[in-house]
Amino acid sequence: MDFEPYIRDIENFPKPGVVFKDITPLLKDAKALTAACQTLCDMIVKHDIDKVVGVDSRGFIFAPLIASKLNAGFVPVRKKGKLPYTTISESYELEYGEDTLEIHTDAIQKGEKVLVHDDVLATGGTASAVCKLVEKLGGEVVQCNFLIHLTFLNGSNKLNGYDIKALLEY
Ligand SMILES: O=P(O)(O)OC[C@H]1O[C@H](OP(=O)(O)OP(=O)(O)O)[C@H](O)[C@@H]1O
Ligand SMILES: Nc1ncnc2[nH]cnc12
Repeated sequence: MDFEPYIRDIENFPKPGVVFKDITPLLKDAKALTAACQTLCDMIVKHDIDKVVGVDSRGFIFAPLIASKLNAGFVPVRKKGKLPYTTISESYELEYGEDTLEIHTDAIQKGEKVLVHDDVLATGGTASAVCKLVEKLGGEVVQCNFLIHLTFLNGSNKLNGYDIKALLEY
């Protein structure tokens, strides 16, 4: 399925100069939503995934769906101050700002195989911080998968050595 017609460009959001990739047209279409989820799962070569890590907040849309299909657990990585139990954190820069991400210290066991999922790979700051959090807990990042990879922002440079997959590249 061609997912491109379901992605809407919004210019100057959330800041001047940014072209925001809006995935809500894809989400509201039943066929596109189901096909996108299936294709994200099909891109995973190794199917022995223990945990799917989704990134606050748009990463939470598909990550639990993927986890359920793979019989894996879902782990939320959240923006600072949102997780209730003991956490570790990583600060990072993204296309239009900076922030801190956190994960629960008991979310991943040593040696577990982890799929990192988010909707968009832009500058790679977010995904790189998530990989660091997973590895600090002893997890192995098997793949980072995204709906959209904005290749012109060179995010893959921050994810050297990781298997990066996306439904759409711009
Ligand atoms: O590759 P990067 O430059 O780091 O950018 C990618 C990140 O930016 C967006 O999240 P955002 O922080 O806007 O939060 P949201 O999901 O809550 O909208 C997107 O969902 C990714 O998580
Ligand atoms: N251009 C963009 N569109 C949507 N999400 C993003 N996250 C970072 N950059 C983005």
